[in-house]
Amino acid sequence: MPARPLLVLASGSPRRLQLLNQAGIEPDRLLPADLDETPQRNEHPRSLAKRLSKAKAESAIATLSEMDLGPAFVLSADTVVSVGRQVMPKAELVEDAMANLRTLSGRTHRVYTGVCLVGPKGALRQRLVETRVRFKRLSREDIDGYLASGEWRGKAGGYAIQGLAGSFVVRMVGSYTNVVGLPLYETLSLLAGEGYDIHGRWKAATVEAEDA
Ligand SMILES: Cc1cn([C@H]2C[C@H](O)[C@@H](COP(=O)(O)OP(=O)(O)OP(=O)(O)O)O2)c(=O)[nH]c1=O
Repeated sequence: MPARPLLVLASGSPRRLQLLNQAGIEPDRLLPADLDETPQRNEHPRSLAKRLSKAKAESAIATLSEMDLGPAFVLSADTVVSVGRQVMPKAELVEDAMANLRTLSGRTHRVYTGVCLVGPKGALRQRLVETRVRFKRLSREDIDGYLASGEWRGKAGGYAIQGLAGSFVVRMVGSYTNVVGLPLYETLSLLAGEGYDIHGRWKAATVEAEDA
């Protein structure tokens, strides 16, 4: 019997790996891409998320072609937070995080995740998922405390809904897993559409759990 194609997650994000694991899927390899994520002039946040998710998959495929591992599913994603057309930068410095939190305070913003899957035969499929999130008005103490926590580091928009900032959310419309970085419903439907045996993986996981 030919070996089943590998599943490669083209990501260095621990959140994306956790989300996939939550859905019962264990990638065989992680191949993070190192890309320039700067938006192009007048690029809509939605287009940016789509473009970068595709670029991450393509970068992983270029690396894979040098590794001779046989056919593979390659999955990637990119998350962008925006207020209107304005992209909130990924927070690397405390100043970025503070500016982001001040902008998001008391307002509704959008979180877009582009998901890209390249199947073992080379077919490329994409999804773009949007979630609307409204934050409460943040007090000075909220912002200072949150900055001190460090949870903003490396996160799109300078916050992580799965942590302390979950308490800032007044209202959310759309997928929660999309905000964390990988919309599970859309990701699993992409995988299933390309013939990835999701339920076979679940059954294998159940047997392992029973044996434990
Ligand atoms: C808004 C939000 C983002 N994030 C994270 C998810 C992503 O890791 C990050 C968005 O940046 P991305 O550029 O999408 O991803 P990344 O560089 O961290 O990982 P990779 O490109 O290797 O896949 O922000 C949260 O964890 N929680 C949130 O609530």
